[in-house]
Amino acid sequence: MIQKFEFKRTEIDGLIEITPFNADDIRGCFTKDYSKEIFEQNGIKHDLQEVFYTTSYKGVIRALHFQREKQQPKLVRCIYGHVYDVVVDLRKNSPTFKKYLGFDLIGEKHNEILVPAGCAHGYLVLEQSIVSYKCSEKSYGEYDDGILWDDKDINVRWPIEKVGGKGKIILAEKDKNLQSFEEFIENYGGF
Ligand SMILES: Cc1cn([C@H]2C[C@H](O)[C@@H](COP(=O)(O)OP(=O)(O)O[C@H]3O[C@@H](C)C(=O)[C@@H](O)[C@H]3O)O2)c(=O)[nH]c1=O
Repeated sequence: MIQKFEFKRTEIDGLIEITPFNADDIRGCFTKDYSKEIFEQNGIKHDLQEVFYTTSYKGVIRALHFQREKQQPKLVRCIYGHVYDVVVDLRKNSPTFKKYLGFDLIGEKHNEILVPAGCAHGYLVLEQSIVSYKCSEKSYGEYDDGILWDDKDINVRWPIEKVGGKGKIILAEKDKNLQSFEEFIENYGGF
């Protein structure tokens, strides 16, 4: 079966859910998840600067991250496994400011999302997973920042019951010490 690229705009401006090109055959499958030309034909400018991958155990939460300066648009795909992926709009003039959308990114489905600048991003790992990032801005460690995954104002409904509950969540020390949304507003007033 052949699946062509499909681009689905979401309620959050610039956040796009993408079904990539995929061809299955008796050997397995061939997937093309980025094409500068096809993206541009669909009105999306995304010039790659860097690509990286994270491998995570079930129960890991990496969230909710952004760069304070030089925000990093990123095309995110779970290439193996299954994650519940969350994007939060932090652009103060956006009609969806403070809203989040969640997506099941599943290796076997090949689906991916384009996260625009000005949004925080993170995910809960539902099965051991590898996630790829194709970024149109460089990573700058000095601007690395984020908001707590369980912030009360953003109130993401993480499906933690699927990993055995809160006691099973694996968090990096740095992610336990992130600011709240309220502190983010005090510090930056939004993007
Ligand atoms: C992102 C990045 C990390 N690193 C280093 C820093 C650290 O020692 C190690 C792991 O990085 P982190 O702990 O920041 O990785 P992680 O917490 O997985 O950060 C990622 O989270 C998801 C949700 C995102 O959206 C990404 O943009 C990114 O923020 O790799 C680089 O050297 N270059 C890079 O480009």
